[in-house]
Amino acid sequence: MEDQSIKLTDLVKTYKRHEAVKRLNLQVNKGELFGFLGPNGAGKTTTIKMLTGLLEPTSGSAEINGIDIWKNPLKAKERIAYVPDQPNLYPKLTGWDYLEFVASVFRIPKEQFQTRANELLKIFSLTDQADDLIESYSHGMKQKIAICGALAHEPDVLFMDEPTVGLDPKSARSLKNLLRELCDHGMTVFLSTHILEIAEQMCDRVGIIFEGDIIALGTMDELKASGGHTDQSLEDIFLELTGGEDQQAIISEMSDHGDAK
Ligand SMILES: Nc1ncnc2c1ncn2[C@@H]1O[C@H](COP(=O)(O)OP(=O)(O)OP(=O)(O)O)[C@@H](O)[C@H]1O
Repeated sequence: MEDQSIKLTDLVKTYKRHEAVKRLNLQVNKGELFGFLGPNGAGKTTTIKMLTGLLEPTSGSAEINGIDIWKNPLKAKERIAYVPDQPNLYPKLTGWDYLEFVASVFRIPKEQFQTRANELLKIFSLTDQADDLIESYSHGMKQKIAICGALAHEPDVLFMDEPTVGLDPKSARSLKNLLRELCDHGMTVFLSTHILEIAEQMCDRVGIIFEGDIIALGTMDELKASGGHTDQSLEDIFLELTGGEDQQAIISEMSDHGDAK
């Protein structure tokens, strides 16, 4: 179907003998804001790296707008952007130089770039620091300039790993509003997060990955309905599905033992 932006077919990644991602099948439609959730080590980053052409799948395929990113990487990569949780930036460039560098890679016309870059810097309150070296930026500022760089070339599909970690509440709100607006205009977002509230508030659909398998997929309403408890929060559903509730019981038991001493 032509409105599928991201398509994973039987996608597998095995590290030595450990199957980190097990035959994932998933489609994300154009304009969707998709949240990819899972506990530590579930396979989120491994999946995102396969989808962005950074890690070769053991088998299966990953397509962006119908283009296999491993068979036709340049064509697929023109249409995507990726913001990792620890962005790898050039410390000796200023924020503006970095954005210009991104613009040159994607051959964005100068005027178009300048308008876009200024808008993005303003949204993330970075205008006054645009001429400072990136090495002087705080973690959150680095995160924000990486997001500006990712959005500079107006990608069709944006991948983000833990996008709001390190951002102050104002910047996190700006990012949420911006992503929503960009998706409403047709961009597709695939984000991984541990912050379930963010997924609950922002995402059109979420997928929960556990031990390399997608164990739940749907809108918030669908996930709640599948559990049979419409008053459950995403956190309740997540803990129930990923076994976190058992751990909670052990923690409570340990603290009870502590009290008894
Ligand atoms: N380079 C690697 N070599 C061997 N095993 C790896 C490698 N990278 C990841 N793994 C393993 O693959 C599994 C999935 O890891 P991955 O980083 O994709 O998880 P994640 O869901 O992103 O976790 P987190 O939320 O902690 O970032 C884990 O068991 C991890 O130990």
